[in-house]
Parts: sequence; structure tokens; C-alpha cells
Amino acid sequence: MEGFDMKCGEKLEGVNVQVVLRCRPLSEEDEISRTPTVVTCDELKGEVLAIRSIGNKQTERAFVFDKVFGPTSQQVDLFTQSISPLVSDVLEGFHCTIFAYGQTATGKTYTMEGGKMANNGELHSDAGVIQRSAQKCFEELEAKRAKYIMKVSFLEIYNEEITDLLSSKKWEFLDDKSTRRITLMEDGKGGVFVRGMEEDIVYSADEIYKILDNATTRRHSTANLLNKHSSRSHSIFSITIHIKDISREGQEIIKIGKLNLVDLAGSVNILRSGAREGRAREAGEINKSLLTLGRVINALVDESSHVPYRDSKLTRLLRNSLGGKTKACIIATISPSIHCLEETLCTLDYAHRARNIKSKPEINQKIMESTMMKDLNYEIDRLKKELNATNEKNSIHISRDCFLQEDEKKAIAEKMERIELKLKFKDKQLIVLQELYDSQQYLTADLIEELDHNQIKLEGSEKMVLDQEEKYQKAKCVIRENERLIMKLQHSERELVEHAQSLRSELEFNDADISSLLCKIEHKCNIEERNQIILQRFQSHLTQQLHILLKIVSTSVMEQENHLQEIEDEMHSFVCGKAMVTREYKGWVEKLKDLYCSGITTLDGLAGELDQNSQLTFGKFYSQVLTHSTYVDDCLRGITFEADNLLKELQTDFSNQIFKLNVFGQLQHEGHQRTAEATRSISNTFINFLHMLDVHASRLSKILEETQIVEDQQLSNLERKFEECAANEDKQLLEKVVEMLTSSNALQRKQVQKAIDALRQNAHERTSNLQKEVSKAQNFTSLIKEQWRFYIEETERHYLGNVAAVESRRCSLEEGLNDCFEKTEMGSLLWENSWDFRVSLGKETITLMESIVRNGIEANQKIRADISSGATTALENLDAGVKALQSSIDCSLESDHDAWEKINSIIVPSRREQSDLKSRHCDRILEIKECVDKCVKHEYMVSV
Ligand SMILES: Nc1ncnc2c1ncn2[C@@H]1O[C@H](COP(=O)(O)OP(=O)(O)OP(=O)(O)O)[C@@H](O)[C@H]1O
Repeated sequence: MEGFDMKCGEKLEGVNVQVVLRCRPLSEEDEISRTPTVVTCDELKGEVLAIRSIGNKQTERAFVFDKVFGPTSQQVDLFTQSISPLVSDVLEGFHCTIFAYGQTATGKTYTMEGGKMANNGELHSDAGVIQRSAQKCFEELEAKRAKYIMKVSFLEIYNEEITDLLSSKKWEFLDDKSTRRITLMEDGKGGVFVRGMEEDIVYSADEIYKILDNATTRRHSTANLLNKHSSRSHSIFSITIHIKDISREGQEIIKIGKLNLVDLAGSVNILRSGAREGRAREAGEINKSLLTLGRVINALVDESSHVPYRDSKLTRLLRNSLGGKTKACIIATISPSIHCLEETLCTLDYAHRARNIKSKPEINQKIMESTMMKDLNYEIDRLKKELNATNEKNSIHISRDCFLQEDEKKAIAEKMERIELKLKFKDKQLIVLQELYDSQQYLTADLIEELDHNQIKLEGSEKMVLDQEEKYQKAKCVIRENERLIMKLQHSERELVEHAQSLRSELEFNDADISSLLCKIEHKCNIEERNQIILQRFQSHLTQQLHILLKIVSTSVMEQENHLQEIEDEMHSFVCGKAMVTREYKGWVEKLKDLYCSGITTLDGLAGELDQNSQLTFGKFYSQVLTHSTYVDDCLRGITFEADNLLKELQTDFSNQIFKLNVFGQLQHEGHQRTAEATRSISNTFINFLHMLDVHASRLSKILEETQIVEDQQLSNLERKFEECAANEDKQLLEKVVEMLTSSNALQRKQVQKAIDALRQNAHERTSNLQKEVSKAQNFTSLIKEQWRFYIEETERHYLGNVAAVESRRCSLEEGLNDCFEKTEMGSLLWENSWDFRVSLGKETITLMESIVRNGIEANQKIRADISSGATTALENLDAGVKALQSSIDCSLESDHDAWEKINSIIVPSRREQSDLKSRHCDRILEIKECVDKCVKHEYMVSV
């Protein structure tokens, strides 16, 4: 960083850069989410194993480092084992640089600056390399009671601009950061220095802690998805110590040790970190400068003739620290998380390669000024004496030979001086030419490198275009798949609609069935109502008829009794008046006989009439029962009522089902429309995206072609011009070597400079154009990805919604239909039961009626037979009596009394029989009435 005036240097053999690896523990989030680890650290062997799984295969990569610190390692371990010896070297006058390199959030800042700041002079266990180094420096210097001056500086490189974090201008009043920027200057000796950089002299470690504390708050940092306080700049904290010492030769010397502590910005995977726009550009700049550092390391490892230090401010500033006279240590930081495996492998490769860099450290020391001053004073004294002696010639005697010799010597010396001057001039010209040639070489190498770089970029872009094309094909496949799905859904929707229609027609058919059933039921109800009326009428008619029959029977019995009474009376009057009316007695007997006969005949006729009547009535009753028994079924009333309700429910259920089915069909239709729209918009976005990609890719290839053509042209121009110049130069050198050299050089320099400027300008323009296009393409790609993810989620959501709706509707439909089905089954079962019951009831009733009617008819026939036999007996008896009376008229009045008794003995049983008949008839009628009542009331359930 600073060109030292090396008075004397202690050269060492070339040493390798020391590379230390530190693996951080898993973050809290990773612990919670149980993120798997893919890195194993063997601190004893100094080996790191990175395990990578591809499919079922696991591959291990081992890396060996100078020192390995695992996730459980402490800050103090790292410092004492790896950094402390370097700090001791600094106190010996070496320049040492410690780099922290690694992916974002792997603990670079934690390692360098530590977690917490020191408190009351005590270092916190989290304190980093900077604090510990500062403390060690002061402790050792104080222990040695050395005389020293310690200075610190703190620089930041952000987006290729250097800022002094210790600038004395008050930060509080300066918001314009541009005033803090300082520039990097070439010192003309191959080194660089930072113009305007401030260095603070410090007297204690506490002061350093405070400076660090204040300055770190000014560093550019931001939060990304991987680190809440991600440093977005490279920082270089330098401690320079001038220590007074005595050399082995006993001379007072000043040792100048310098410790550069470099916290590099983390390499960022732009996609994983979630960086956008400004942040993405920032990440791009960081990655670019780290890439340059990588190229520098590669060139140093390969011992290439050209090391591209000049490609970034970081590498320019650290030129001396890598491959120069500085001792260097790289702390590579990694994370064990599986999510960081790619970046971890990059860091491991990078760090492992850096182990091969060699540097030649030198102790920087100067002879003390006072000693130098003493020597100079001595020399000045001597010269003064000589001068005095020359001025005071007279007083000094010099021999002639000596004087001549002196003259000659002077002439020779002057000649020598002139030759030396000329030689120096020639050397200078040679150096300038050499430098020009070198710079041309560098330029050519840079251009070739840039060309390679552009080629790589082009390849990357081509790969990107191929990737995008592949993605496009994949998206096409997805769209085709979606279309197939939609077709399927439409097909299933059509099937559902067809099914719904068939269901509807079935329902309509069932509806017609049900209405015809209802009509039948209504018809049956009407018939039953009519039957009921007929039954009621029949019952009242039967009661009337029975009443009439009873009346007739009692009238007939009364009449018979009256007749018998009359007969008795007549017989009595006959017997009494026999004596008086003997002659008329025959006539009267004849008359009585006729009257008796006619009475008996009337009685028989009446009995026959009664029999006929009752037979007719029973026949009517029987025929009525037979005719209507098929329709008479009281039980049907209740069952009909239930069936009616059931069927009504069934109808309501079916109409509900139809309504649900309609709603479901509507929902299905809407869902499919939504899906179709989303898919259409996805395909539109994709078409736009691909169009944009095409445009960008064609622009990119055009720019690259132009760049290549222009660069080719410029290179050939340069070559041509240089060859022309060289030819001219050869020619002119022969003629006027001295004059032409000057003018040729000037011309050459001018032309080369012009060409270089033009080349640089063009290259810069092309590169920035390329970068813009690439970042546009990246932004656009990430935007499209975002939209694509959103569309996919939407489509999936809609699809799931539709599927869930279809499922729930289908279930409810199924349930409803099952319900309906069960109810219908129950209805039909009930209906069958009621039908069977009604049939058996009808059969039973008919049998009962039949038996009652048969019994009634038999009873009537018996009564009639009894009456007939009674009448016949009476007539026979009467005939015998009349005969006996007629014979006894002739015989004797005495036998009149016997006849009277005989008649009496016939009339009394006849009267008894009459009353028996009457009472039996009454009982029978009552029995029939009761039976009918019971049957009508209980079995036919007719309320009278
Ligand atoms: N070895 C460790 N032990 C404990 N915590 C650690 C360790 N390494 C890192 N951390 C924690 O991880 C977080 C990120 O670390 P840090 O900011 O140092 O990462 P970084 O590499 O500097 O990131 P960036 O490059 O983004 O600046 C911090 O909260 C830090 O405390």
C-alpha cells in the first residue's frame, strides 16, 4: 500500500500464503428448522469434508488447510493459533495482511470485528481479530518498553469507490458521502498510495476499540434474506507501527510493521439473498471485485506473467499483500448448512487454491534519522574542509604532478560523468520503452482476458437462453397438461350434466308415478268414503229391519196370544153356552176351525214372509259385504296418510336435490371458467416473456458481435500502427538516433495512448451495455418467475377449490339421493305391509260375515221349521179336537170339559213357545246388532 524507502531489508525465502478455514455453527433459524449439515471439520488433521448428495449417491470432497476451526471453535482459539504469530511478525517489522473471505453470513465480520465490543479494557469472549491484535500489539510493546508510534487507518471500498471511515470531517454534519471519497494514486514505483487518507495516532487499545466502534457504524450494510446486517463493502483496517530498535550492527533503526485486516464483502447468490435493483447491482459489484481477486490469485498461483491487479480497486490496493513482500493469511469462512453447499464448495476451492500463492516477506526497517544525521554532518564537515582548502590554495602546498594528476582526474571524471549521464539517459529510454512494451503486453493480455470474459459471458447468456428455452418448453408442457386437465374436467362436467339430466328424467318419471299413485289413492279414498257411507246406511238399514222384524214378531206373538185368548174365550163361551146353543155349536166349531186355520195359515205365511225377509236381508247384507269388502279397509286411512306424508317428503327432497344439482353445475362451470382464464393469462405472460427474452438475446448477440468486430478492428489498427511505428523507428533510428528517439517515443506514446484510450472507452461502453442488458434480462427473468409462481399458485388454488367443491357437492348429492332411496324403500315396504294387512283383514271380515249370516239364516230356518211344525201340530190337534168335539157333540157334554182341557193343554205350550220364540228372536237380533256394531266400529272403524 505504501512505497517504503528500503534502506536495508531482510529477505526471506518465498513462503506460502497461510489459509485458515472457519466453519460457523448453524444459525438459530437453521437449528429450529433442523437444516441438515453437509460439512465436517477435522481440526486435528486440518481437513474439511463436504458431502454432496446427487440422487441416492453421496460424494465427499476433502480439503486440507493450514488450520481448521470447526463450528464450536472460539474467537480466542482462532486468534492464538493463527493470528497471534502474525501480530508478532508485525512487531518485528513485517507487513502482514489478514483477509476474511467467504459467502455472505458465514461470519467474516464476526471473525474480524467480533460480536461485542470490549468493556473496561477487558476483551469480550466474542471480540474479533482486530481488537485482539490491537491488544496484543500494545501488550507486547509495553512489555518490551519499546519506543513506538502506532497509527491506524480504516478504508472502505463500496461499489468501486474508496471511502475513508476515519475522515476528520464531522460525519454528523456531512451527509454528502462524495466528500469523504478519496483517490488511489500510482506512486511511480509500481505501488499505490491513497491520497487524502487519514491516519489516527493511537496510544492505547481502548482508543482502537472506540475508533472501530465509531467507524463500523458508517460502513455500508444492509439486511438480506441470509444476514440481517450484511456488510456490503470491503473494509481494510490498518495498524502501522514505527518501533525504535538497535540493529545487530549496533545501529539505531526504525522497524515499520503494518497489519492490514481485510473484511471482504460476502459473495452473494443474488437469487438466494433476494437482492433487487440497487442491491442486485451492489451484489454484482461485490461479486465482480471478488472475481478479480480470484483471477489475481489464479494468476499468482499459475505464476502468470500478467497479474490483473489493476482490474479492481481492491486488488490494486492489496497488490503488495498478495504475492508481494507481505505475509498473508486468508481466513475462509463457511456455513455447514445444506442450503449453502454450492457457495461453500466455491469458497473451499477458492481458499484451497490460494494456498499455493507464494510471497517473499521482508522486514522493513530504516536506519535511525539521528544516526543518519550524524553521518551526514560528518560528510558535510569533510566537504566543508575540502572547500576551505580549495579556497585557501595559498596556504596549502600541492605539488605540480599532483596538480596535473588532479586536472587529468577531473577531466576523466567529467568525461565519466557525461558518459554516465548518457548511459543513464539511454537506460531511462530503454526503461520507458520496456515499460511501454510491458504495458502493451498487459493491454493485449487484458484485452484477451476481456475477450475470454466476454466469451464466457456470451456462453453464459447462450446457456441462459437455452435454459429459458427449456423452461419455455417445460411451461408449454405444463400448459398442455393444464389444457388436458381442463378437457378432462369439461368431459367430467359434461358427464355430470348428462347424469343430472338422466336423474332429472328419472325424477320426472317418478313424479308421474307418484302423481298416478296419488290419483289412485285419492280414488280409493273416494271409494272408501262412499263405502263408509254405504256401510253406515247398511247398518242403519239393518237396525231398522231388525227393529221391524222385532215389531212384527212381537205383534204376531201378541196376535197369536189374542187369538188363543179368543179361542179360550170362545171355548169357554162355547162350553158355557153349549147347553144353550147346542145346535149352533157345530157351526160355531166349523167357524172356529176356519178361523183357526186361517190364523194358522196367516201365521205360517207371516213366518214364511219373515223368513223370506230375513233371508233377503241377510243375502243383501252378504252381497254388500262381498261387493265392498275388497274396497273396505279402514286401516288404509292411517297408512294412506303416512304414505301421503312420506311421498310429500320424497318430493321435497327430490326438488332440493335438483336445486343443489343446478347450483353445483353452476359452480363447476364458474370454476372451470376461472381456471381457463388463469391459464390463458399465464400463457400470454409467457409468450410476452419469451418475446422479451428473444429481443434481449438478439440485442445481446448484436452487441457482442459489434464488440468483437470493433475490438478486432482496433487490435488490427493497433498492430498495424505499431508495426508502422516500429518500421519508421528502425529507419529513423539509423539516421537520427538521438533526435528521432525522442520524437518517435513521443509519437508512439501518443498514438498508443490514443488507441488504448479508444479501446478502453469502447470496451467500457460495451461491457456496461452488456451488463445493463444482462441485469435487465435478470430482472425480467426474476419478475416473470415471480409472476409464474403466482399464476401457478392461483391455478393450483382454483383447481383445489374446484375439486373440493365437486367432492362436497357429490357427497351431499349422494347423501340426499341415498336418503331419498331409503325413504322410498320404507314407503314401499309400508305400502306392501298395509296391502297385505288389508287383504288378510278383508278375508277375515268376509269369513266372519259369512259365518254370522249363515248362523242367522240357520236360526231363522229353525224358527220357521218350529213355527211350521207348531202350526201343523196345532192344526192336527185342532182337527182332532174338532173331530173329537164333533163326535163328542154327539156323545156327551161331559167330554166337553176334557176337550176344553185338551185345548187348554195345547194352547199353553203354544203360548210358551210363542214367548220363547219371541225372546229367542229378540236375543238373536240383539246378537246380530252387537256383532254388526262391533265389526263396523272396531274392525271397519266406522264412527256411527
Ligand atoms: N463462529 C460464529 N459463532 C457464532 N455466531 C456467528 C459465528 N459466525 C457468524 N456468526 C453470526 O452470524 C451472523 C452473520 O455473521 P456476519 O455478519 O459476521 O457474516 P458476514 O460473513 O460478515 O456476512 P456479510 O458478508 O453479509 O457481511 C451474525 O449474527 C454473527 O453473530
